[in-house]
Amino acid sequence: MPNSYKLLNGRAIAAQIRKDVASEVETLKTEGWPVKLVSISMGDVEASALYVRNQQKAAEKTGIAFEARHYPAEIGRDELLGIIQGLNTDPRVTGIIIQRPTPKHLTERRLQRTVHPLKDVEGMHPSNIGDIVYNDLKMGPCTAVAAVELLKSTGVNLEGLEVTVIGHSAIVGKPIAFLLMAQGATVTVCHHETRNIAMHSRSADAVFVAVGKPGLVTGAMLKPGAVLIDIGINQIDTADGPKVVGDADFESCADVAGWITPVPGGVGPVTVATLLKNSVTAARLQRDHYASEFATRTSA
Ligand SMILES: NC(=O)C1=CN([C@@H]2O[C@H](COP(=O)(O)OP(=O)(O)OC[C@H]3O[C@@H](n4cnc5c(N)ncnc54)[C@H](OP(=O)(O)O)[C@@H]3O)[C@@H](O)[C@H]2O)C=CC1
Ligand SMILES: Nc1nc(=O)c2c([nH]1)NC[C@@H]1CN(c3ccc(C(=O)N[C@@H](CCC(=O)O)C(=O)O)cc3)C=[N+]21
Repeated sequence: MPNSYKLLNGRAIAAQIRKDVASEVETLKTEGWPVKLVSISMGDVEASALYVRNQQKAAEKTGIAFEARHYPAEIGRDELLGIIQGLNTDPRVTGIIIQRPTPKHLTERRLQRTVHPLKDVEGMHPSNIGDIVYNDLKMGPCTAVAAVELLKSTGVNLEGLEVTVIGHSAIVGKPIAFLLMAQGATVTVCHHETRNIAMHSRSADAVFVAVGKPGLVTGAMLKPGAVLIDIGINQIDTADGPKVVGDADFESCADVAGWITPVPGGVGPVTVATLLKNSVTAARLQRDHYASEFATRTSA
């Protein structure tokens, strides 16, 4: 008998988040704080181009102004750092996102820590990413937050849940592990040195995969009824043209899993919506910061 898996609908969750964002954007505007997000990408990377297009569309739907800046891969480090610093001090810009991957001569971390923490809508400035250890989340890394939201949407109790995370990047895998630990899950993290990933994934109630390798997780690697959150977004060429697929072999996994995220339509749209939610938070934090600065100065 075929397994009756349940599909986790990322598009529906994203639409709900966008609805809340749109009303907050409107309120902030009436308070003199229009939300504006600036995206910076370098070189030609199809994966980030797709993300930027989707950010632009979603931002427009919620009333957030969006400016996509694109620079050649050869741009000098000091020039780019100067551009970011200019955006930090521009009061019209309330959020900045640096698209990955970055060219080799521009280390990602250097760029991330140049973005002002109050405009860091991806939560990757060291002071923001560091706060995740204390479970103090103002602006959490979008993909990690989105992936955990999808798990929560199943209604499963996270306390004591056995979870395996495959992939341990600073932007996705590691923050997922911290978010889950804070909710009481027991977390195992696998990476390219892990000897037997299947052993870990098969004993998990929920599996997160964020590696960038299509077909990495198969049904044989899952416990029956497990939740599978597929974060991978890989563009592959097929006989019918280019296609976006995740890191899981959907057919075999759907046979075994209890819940599964589709790609497209799973984590991706929720990531974009979370970025917009963080953009609202950033604008609110700047408004509050400005108000308290102003109060201090006028009372002095
Ligand atoms: N849905 C969304 O919104 C988003 C999707 N993505 C997608 O998620 C995937 C991962 O992205 P990202 O974290 O940025 O990628 P990175 O390349 O930064 O990290 C990949 C991770 O996978 C690990 N890894 C590599 N090979 C294996 C293997 N054979 N088995 C187990 N682990 C392995 C690496 O470990 P090690 O370092 O030890 O080699 C590393 O921790 C990509 O497909 C990306 O497009 C990314 C961001 C957002
Ligand atoms: N600093 C940074 N942060 C990122 O989070 C980041 C990045 N750089 N660079 C590129 C990758 C990739 N990524 C995507 C997120 C959502 C979709 C997305 O919206 N996907 C939709 C649509 C897919 C389609 O249109 O076919 C979906 O999965 O349904 C795609 C890709 C974020 N990344």
